[in-house]
Amino acid sequence: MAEGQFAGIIERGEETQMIKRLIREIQKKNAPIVVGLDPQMALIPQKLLDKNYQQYGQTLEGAANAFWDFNRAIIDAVCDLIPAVKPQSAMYERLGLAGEAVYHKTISYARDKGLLVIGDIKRGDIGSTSAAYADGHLGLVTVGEKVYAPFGEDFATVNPYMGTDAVGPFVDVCKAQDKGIFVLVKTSNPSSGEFQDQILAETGKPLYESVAYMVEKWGEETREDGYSDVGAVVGATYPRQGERLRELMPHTYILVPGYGAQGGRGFDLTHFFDKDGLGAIVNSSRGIIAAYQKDNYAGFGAEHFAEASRQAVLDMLADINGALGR
Ligand SMILES: O=C(O)c1cc(=O)[nH]c(=O)n1[C@@H]1O[C@H](COP(=O)(O)O)[C@@H](O)[C@H]1O
Repeated sequence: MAEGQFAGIIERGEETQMIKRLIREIQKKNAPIVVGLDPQMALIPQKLLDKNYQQYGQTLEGAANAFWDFNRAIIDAVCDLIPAVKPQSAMYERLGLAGEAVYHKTISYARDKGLLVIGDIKRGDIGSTSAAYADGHLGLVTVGEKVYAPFGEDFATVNPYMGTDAVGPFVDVCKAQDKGIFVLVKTSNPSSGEFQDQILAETGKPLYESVAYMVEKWGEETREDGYSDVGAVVGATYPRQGERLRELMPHTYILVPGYGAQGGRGFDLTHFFDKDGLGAIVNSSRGIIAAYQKDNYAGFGAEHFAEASRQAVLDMLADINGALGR
């Protein structure tokens, strides 16, 4: 193991593909879901904030340490139920260096608890810049005679709208380090259609279908059999498009955000999955981590926010597995 790389407790086993490790964990836990670790001040119980303000003052460091306490409690409460977490880097970047340090600590802690980590970084730039993002998040960086895995995620989300130059360096790192990516294809947000749904004169089809075609192509060299290490992001809020994209991308695992807080429900999602009940992993962030603020879970109270998150995971699993008939 390279120096600075996290130990993690998920064994590599026989698998040389990251996606196979994810599938193994999904099957082991019967849980095609991922919990998004997207902490924000308004979601953190006041007691946790106060405790950290007392220790660090009302500083970025105080806020970041409250995020850390929050994340750790949620990871502890749900890690036996789920295969992976997806920390959203923006929520940590908002707090500057102190936030970045907690992003890093969260990744390390989740991996030590046996979880795979999808770094939601949505990067993509000219080739040399993308290579730097890919090395920092998924790859290795050599300093003199030492080698480091700076952030150490297992997967990252990638924005492909600068083309192959933007995605290629991530694919190279996936091949070299057995890592994976999820490439934005049809996003969950209300205005995703402004550009993504534009019909191209050349194909007569929406732009996101061209991206889907490219995702299959980018994945080819990372594929042994079955799914490739290059996945796609398709929003739960667009079930009809999800069904079409499942057909168009037979070798592409789909990360499905938009469940819960954005309105996605289990019965909308069945067509994102393949005939074996694989092929998709559904994310919920606020719906899980801020469950204690919702009426259904109010009984837990802010003191027991992590238990409320656990119950919300169990309910999400029942909803999705129920819709899939298992
Ligand atoms: O790549 C993503 O994860 C993503 C893509 C997308 O199309 N829509 C989307 O909501 N996301 C992310 O998924 C998470 C959704 O959060 P909730 O709406 O709170 O469940 C956020 O971290 C978003 O940045």
